[in-house]
Amino acid sequence: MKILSAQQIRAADAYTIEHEPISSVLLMERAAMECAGWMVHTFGETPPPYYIFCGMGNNGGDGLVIARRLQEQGFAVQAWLVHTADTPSADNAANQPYYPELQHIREPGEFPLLEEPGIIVDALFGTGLNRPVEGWAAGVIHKINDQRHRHTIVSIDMPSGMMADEPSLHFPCVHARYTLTFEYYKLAFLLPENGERTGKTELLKIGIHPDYTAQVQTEYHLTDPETIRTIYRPRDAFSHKGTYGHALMIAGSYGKMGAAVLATRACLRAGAGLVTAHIPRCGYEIMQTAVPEAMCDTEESALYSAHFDEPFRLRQAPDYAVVGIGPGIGADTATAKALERLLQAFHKPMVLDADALNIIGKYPALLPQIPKDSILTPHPKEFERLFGSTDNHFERLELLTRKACELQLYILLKGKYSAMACPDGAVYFNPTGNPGMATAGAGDVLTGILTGLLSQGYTPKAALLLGAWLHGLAGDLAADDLSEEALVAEDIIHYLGQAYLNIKK
Ligand SMILES: NC(=O)C1=CN([C@@H]2O[C@H](COP(=O)(O)OP(=O)(O)OC[C@H]3O[C@@H](n4cnc5c(N)ncnc54)[C@H](OP(=O)(O)O)[C@@H]3O)[C@@H](O)[C@H]2O)[C@@H](O)CC1
Ligand SMILES: Nc1ncnc2c1ncn2[C@@H]1O[C@H](COP(=O)(O)OP(=O)(O)O)[C@@H](O)[C@H]1O
Ligand SMILES: [K+]
Repeated sequence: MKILSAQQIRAADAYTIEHEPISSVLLMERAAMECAGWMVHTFGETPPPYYIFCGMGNNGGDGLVIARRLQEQGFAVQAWLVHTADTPSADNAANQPYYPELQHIREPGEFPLLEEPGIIVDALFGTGLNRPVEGWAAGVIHKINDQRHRHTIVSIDMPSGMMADEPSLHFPCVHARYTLTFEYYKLAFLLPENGERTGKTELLKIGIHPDYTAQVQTEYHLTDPETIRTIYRPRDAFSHKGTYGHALMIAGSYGKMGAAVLATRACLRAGAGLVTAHIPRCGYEIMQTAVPEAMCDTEESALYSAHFDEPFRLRQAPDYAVVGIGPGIGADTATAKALERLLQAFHKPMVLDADALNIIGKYPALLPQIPKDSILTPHPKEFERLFGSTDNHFERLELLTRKACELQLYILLKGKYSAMACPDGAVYFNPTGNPGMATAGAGDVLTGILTGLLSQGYTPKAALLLGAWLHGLAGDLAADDLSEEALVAEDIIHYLGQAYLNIKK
């Protein structure tokens, strides 16, 4: 699903108006009707009162239509026009006469007392916002936010005060419980700095012309079930374990064998044909007991350079379909040396996570040695160690994209809506997953899944999009049954099968 800029969204509206064709006032009617429908569906037939705050632009116009529609259906509605400009937009003005009970706010002192707990509809500003809201209009936003513990705030299209494609963290902005956004997700919603203010996002289709969406170019995408279904490849009936590759998982150290077990198990569950776990000897029994399906390749303590110096193993490494490296390996000098040797010996796309990334952060000369098209999966702290810090999440996204292009790597920056930057500059956001996955080892499972998918012959891009989706979906299915709080990393592996079945539906 494409993510468009505010400017592209305006062009989409204009294209629809011209080519459907439809008048802009009717397009507004359609958008507002979707919002009113969502509210009736969500808040029921006997909801608390609706308090609707409208600005002077088309976002305010939506608010006026929502007010009329809800009132026509017999709901208790009060609506205010907040005079943030001298003149309303044409479609805003056209709708005012159809809601004669409209009240007016021309200064903050006129903000009403909302006694009965209700639903505040925020239709002050949408994608037309082009600067921070200041003065008394900012005061209105603060007054709305002051009410947020007594009332449910629903923002129309965008929380008022937020910019769609620029940083606006320090601007006055409505803190919504729900944001009903039209046709496309806005980039701002997908960045952590805006998460709290956006609340739960609901995408409402308002009939934007499909030809516009099909031809418009954008670097930003949100992965959706349709994309995932086209990536997923059913197994060939005559296939055998050799078809699905032999993966090498380099993970674990004394006290961190859990990371190795989780990554190895997830690699198998994701569908690798064979998996060898490269672990320290102290973890041999643990691994053989916990994951009997895996083979073990052990050494004296943790990883150390001598291991990769051995001609036998140097010859062996390239024979694996894929290598996953990092979970729990530690970041001491000997391990760093071992990683360097591995990078010299293995030239196919690999998966690098956790301590492998921390080592590279310490020795940046290793970065250009990573095989082209490999997948890096840093969490925000690891990302910062690798590439430095930024002032805001828009800048971080830019840095992520630039590094993926420069280094010709796939980089997955973890979080809610993990951002996956590709070597061609495209960025995909993953929508599956939940806060229950903020638990030790969830990232090790992701490393295992990605390694398992590469092992089966998925291209790095396909493995990345499918792997992130499956990982989050398995977490969602686990949380549905077990709660977010009680979810542990092992559950994600356990529900991976359900996640596969779900995408085949
Ligand atoms: N087009 C369509 O067919 C459809 C559009 N739809 C709806 O339209 C919304 C976009 O509407 P919009 O473009 O009128 O802008 P909107 O967000 O209402 O208001 C901003 C206005 O205020 C102004 N302004 C900007 N910043 C400011 C500030 N800080 N403080 C004070 N004023 C400020 C700025 O004017 P300026 O002052 O810059 O001249 C601008 O005109 C969109 O989000 C969706 O809800 C739907 O109905 C679907 C069909
Ligand atoms: N709030 C959240 N919503 C969605 N996914 C999340 C959330 N919190 C964490 N995750 C996912 O869980 C994983 C956590 O990885 P990581 O921080 O590396 O954990 P660990 O190092 O303990 O294995 C990432 O894939 C991340 O995207
Ligand atoms: K709004």
